[in-house]
Amino acid sequence: MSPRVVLIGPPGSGKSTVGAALAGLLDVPLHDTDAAIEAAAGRSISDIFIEDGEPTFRELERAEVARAVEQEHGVLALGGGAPVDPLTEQVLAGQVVVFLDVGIADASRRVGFDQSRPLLAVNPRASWVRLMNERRPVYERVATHRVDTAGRTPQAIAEEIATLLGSS
Ligand SMILES: Nc1ncnc2c1ncn2[C@@H]1O[C@H](COP(=O)(O)OP(=O)(O)OP(=O)(O)O)[C@@H](O)[C@H]1O
Ligand SMILES: O=C(O)C1=C[C@@H](O)[C@@H](O)[C@H](O)C1
Ligand SMILES: [Mg+2]
Repeated sequence: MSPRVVLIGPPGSGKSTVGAALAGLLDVPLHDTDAAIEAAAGRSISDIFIEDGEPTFRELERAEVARAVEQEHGVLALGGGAPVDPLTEQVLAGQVVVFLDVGIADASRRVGFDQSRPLLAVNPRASWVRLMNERRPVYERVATHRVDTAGRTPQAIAEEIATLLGSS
């Protein structure tokens, strides 16, 4: 069993929010790897970063994405940095992967850059832009579809993806 669709994109692109709307439209479960990692660890991602370091988080994430791609059958929302891992990129090959594209203006409005995102804790806007510049080639390479989310509601974006999947 594998997911119907995998959502990737930077923080604030709406993977979790659009994922929930899309799961509702398709009547399938949403599985969010960030939430699964937090539930399994009994700690927030922010605490995992602080207490164990980013490399430990990335190992947990790599294992969780590989498990989810094997076992989940609904909408799979990944953490923002997940596709950057080369093994994860291999695991995603052959999946339907949608890149939720967004610019700094919309991401900033949506996220407000609170302290829950450890990589954006210092100079959040500049850090977001740097991450997005580094990752955009990866997101574009890994994705089978790209959807522009700027100025659109999660429901409208979910409907576009459902149409892409041929199920609406
Ligand atoms: N298309 C949208 N329009 C307006 N607000 C949105 C949209 N998509 C998401 N949001 C809001 O932006 C915030 C971040 O969304 P979400 O948590 O889904 O992003 P994410 O891509 O999962 O981020 P992360 O990588 O940090 O998990 C939420 O408050 C959500 O309600
Ligand atoms: O962009 C990133 O690297 C991250 C995004 C979040 O989804 C979490 O996976 C974590 O905060 C790291
Ligand atoms: Mg999320």
